[in-house]
Amino acid sequence: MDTLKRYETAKRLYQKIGVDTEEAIKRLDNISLSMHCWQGDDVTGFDRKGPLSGGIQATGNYPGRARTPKELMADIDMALSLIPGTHRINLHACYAIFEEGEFADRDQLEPKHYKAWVDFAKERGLGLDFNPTFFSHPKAAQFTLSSPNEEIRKFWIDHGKACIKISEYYAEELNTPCLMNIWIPDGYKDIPADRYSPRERFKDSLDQILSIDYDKEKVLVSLESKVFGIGLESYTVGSAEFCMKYAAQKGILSLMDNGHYHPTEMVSDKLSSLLLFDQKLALHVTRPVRWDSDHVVLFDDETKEIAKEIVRNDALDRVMIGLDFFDASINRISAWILGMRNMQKALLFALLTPYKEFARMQKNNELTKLLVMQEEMKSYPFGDVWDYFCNKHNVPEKEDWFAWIQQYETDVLSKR
Ligand SMILES: C[C@H](O)[C@H](O)[C@@H](O)C(=O)CO
Ligand SMILES: [Mn+2]
Repeated sequence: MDTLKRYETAKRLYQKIGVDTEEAIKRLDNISLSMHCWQGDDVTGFDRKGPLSGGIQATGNYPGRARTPKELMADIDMALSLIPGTHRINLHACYAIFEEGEFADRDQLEPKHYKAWVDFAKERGLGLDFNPTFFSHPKAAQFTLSSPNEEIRKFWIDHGKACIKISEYYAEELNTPCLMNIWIPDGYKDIPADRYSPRERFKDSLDQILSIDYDKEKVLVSLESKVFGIGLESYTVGSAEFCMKYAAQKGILSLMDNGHYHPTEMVSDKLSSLLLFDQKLALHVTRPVRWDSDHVVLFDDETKEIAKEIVRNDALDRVMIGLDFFDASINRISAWILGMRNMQKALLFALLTPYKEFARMQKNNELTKLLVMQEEMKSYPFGDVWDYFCNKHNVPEKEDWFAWIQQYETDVLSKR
């Protein structure tokens, strides 16, 4: 059966339970995800040759890593051509692009070092998001914004300030607000004697960064917490409590990365609490396998549950959804496409759920019926609506996109 016929049958089945597939598709059309540039090159960046630090790891040695801005941009283009819809690109400061012979250290970065990215985004109608890079640098050996060394701390404060200005430049040039996310890896491997002072210094550093004059409509600053990192197992300065309290007090956004909590803690369960208090919040959707391993996002239970929370709380315009994973053991472009398409699938799955009716069942204590319906929904013809959505956006349906990647691997990646 062709895509349209399958879709028409699915549409009727969903209609019977009060779900309007046309409306769901229209809403999905308007959702832009922020695709992280760092999947394409194992978080290497262009400003330094050094190893990835900060307690994160990109493991694997699959051939074809993007080594230059030109290669990374070509790979992003390839990925976007196989993902339905229009999205955003999330850059890290370490992806600065310098002229031949030029160099600026992180505290000296300027908008001009990202002009090529702005041109890239403009030509494709994309928005840009941004992150200061507080790792993979000789001055980020253990501490950055919480450093007891005032010279080092100032260096990173200046980096944060520079990044706000760069974010403002993106927003102005591209006419869409830029989310600027702050994450620091600072912490201790073993039990510290003083947990308070590093957090006190971190707080002061953030205050200094945010004290600069910037347009808060254009630059949305967020703060990402973390429970532990590799080599930082006992204490992280930017803990969940610190970051949420700080964000609430200063009126910035909280960013939750679902790899940054204890294994039985679920970000899906946290969203409603934040939505009750915050106008906006941000997410890094990832897949932690036993630790913050940053595996490719799947169409799995937690991703679906996160999407459901966003949709049924009517928060699609309040939750900024970004992805954050970096798998170097598989074709990197496939990783992007899978992760992005899976997040979109999860959102579509949520949009195709009669959540108002389900909420009514919960309120009326019809809990058996609710469980039955939630389970039966799993075998509704969701895939037929997804295929129709892909078809409508002129991207391959089902696994057909993978043949394009295999060809690209033969023609381009294998020659790197
Ligand atoms: C590269 C990212 O900024 C980084 O992954 C951060 O967001 C994080 O999640 C660290 O664990
Ligand atoms: Mn993250």
